Amino acid sequence: MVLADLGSKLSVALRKMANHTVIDQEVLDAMLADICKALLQADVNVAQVKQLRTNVRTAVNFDNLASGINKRKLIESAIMTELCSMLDPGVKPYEPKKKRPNVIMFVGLQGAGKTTTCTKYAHLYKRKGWKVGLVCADTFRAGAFDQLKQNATKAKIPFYGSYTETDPSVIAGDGVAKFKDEGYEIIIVDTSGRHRQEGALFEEMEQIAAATEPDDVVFVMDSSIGQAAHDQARAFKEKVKVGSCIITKLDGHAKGGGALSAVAATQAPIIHIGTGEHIDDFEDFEVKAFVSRLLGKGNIAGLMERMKEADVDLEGAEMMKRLASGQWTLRDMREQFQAVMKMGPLSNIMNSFPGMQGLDFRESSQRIKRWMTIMDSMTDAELDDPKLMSAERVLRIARGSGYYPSEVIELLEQFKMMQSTMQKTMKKNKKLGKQTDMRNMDSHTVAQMMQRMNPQMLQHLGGINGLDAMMREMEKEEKKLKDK
Ligand SMILES: Nc1nc2c(ncn2[C@@H]2O[C@H](COP(=O)(O)OP(=O)(O)OP(=O)(O)O)[C@@H](O)[C@H]2O)c(=O)[nH]1
Repeated sequence: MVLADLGSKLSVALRKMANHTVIDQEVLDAMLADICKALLQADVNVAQVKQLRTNVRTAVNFDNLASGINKRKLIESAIMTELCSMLDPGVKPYEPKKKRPNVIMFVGLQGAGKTTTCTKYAHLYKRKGWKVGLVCADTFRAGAFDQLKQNATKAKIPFYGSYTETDPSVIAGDGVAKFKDEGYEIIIVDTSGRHRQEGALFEEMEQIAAATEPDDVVFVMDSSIGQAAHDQARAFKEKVKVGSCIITKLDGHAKGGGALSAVAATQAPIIHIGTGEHIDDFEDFEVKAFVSRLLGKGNIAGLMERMKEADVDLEGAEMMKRLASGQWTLRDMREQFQAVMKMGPLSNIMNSFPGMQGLDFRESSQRIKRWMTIMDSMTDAELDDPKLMSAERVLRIARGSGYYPSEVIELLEQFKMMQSTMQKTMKKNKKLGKQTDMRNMDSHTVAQMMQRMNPQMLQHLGGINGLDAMMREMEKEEKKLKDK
């Protein structure tokens, strides 16, 4: 990920404070110098970096500090506040409303990733149960309609466009009217881009906006454009009512800071970030969680909220009941996987853990998807009674799912491992009189499962100790959620 480098430099700078027994102005200045250097190297706007330094110095005034105050914590929180305010224009983004049409117009330069982002955005809302349609109002780039059509068809999203009409505002107006008539809730209008901010592009954007009266205008910006991002963002903002931003290609090798800091020029909040070419490579953007991740802190609170939203049975009350009576089956495992997948791409989930940023979970996601497909080829009896599994059945399931028998066996092994680790934990906890859930499995058991998902995971978490700390943090957050 683009910002992994910036993130690690920032957290190294903060961690350096631990080497000093006394935190004074000299230590603060040295740390600020490292932080500012890292931000500038990541293309963050110079004026904003200067502002950050001044504000942190003001917030941490050593002459007026009460005795006994934890200076390290104070400095960390001042940096966090400043990084957040840099990315937060203090305006709430438009929130689409259910059971009425919400017209969302996408704008941006050519190649910024508008068309791809429109489909990702559509897919996200479709997954949440909204009725979504896509309108292609790009008549400038040959093949734009075909691209949108192809993306939309793949994601099973209705689309509207024309090969013959040359006026994009007519297509946009007609498409929006059609989807409105048909009761669509999210109507996305993809507009054309140009290589530069030129008059023709802006004129066309204004005409499309007039024809569609969008509820929100989303400015799509490529994260690799560096310092130029600031002027580009401002130029768009001056011409159309940009209400929110999406930064794309944060998975690439560019530095990313330019686009992120350009948000200040639009005074419009970032709502999502694009982290790859695939439709699921799309993440919600929440400033505090993003900065926490950047500083290597993870976002356990956000993760717990998402688990709750997706109805993930964390305590596994039902599952544990079945397990206790020796009934934990492949069907239960499939349900658990399904619940996790409902929370979004695995990389988004795993990146919420402290220390997990920058790991590639694509392979783990693919493995889980593969297992789900394999389980779809099993009969009800097999799902409910894994003991039925025989060589002939494995061959039939492999043929039915289109995978190799070795892959079916890999799934069965994973199932056995999960079943036996859970049963062991159950027994141990029963002895101790504790209730069993995912979080009071011992760290070694969870570590074993994590290693299976992605061998680098444990190392990134800081070994068993890091895992212990993460489990404790999850417990705390869940308690907070329950107390709410
Ligand atoms: N790696 C990566 N590639 C992306 C991302 N978003 C878009 N792309 C790629 O960027 C290229 C341009 O994307 P498009 O969606 O065609 O760009 P556009 O802004 O619609 O372009 P015009 O229609 O010409 O204005 C494509 O190859 C996309 O696959 C992203 O988040 N990460």
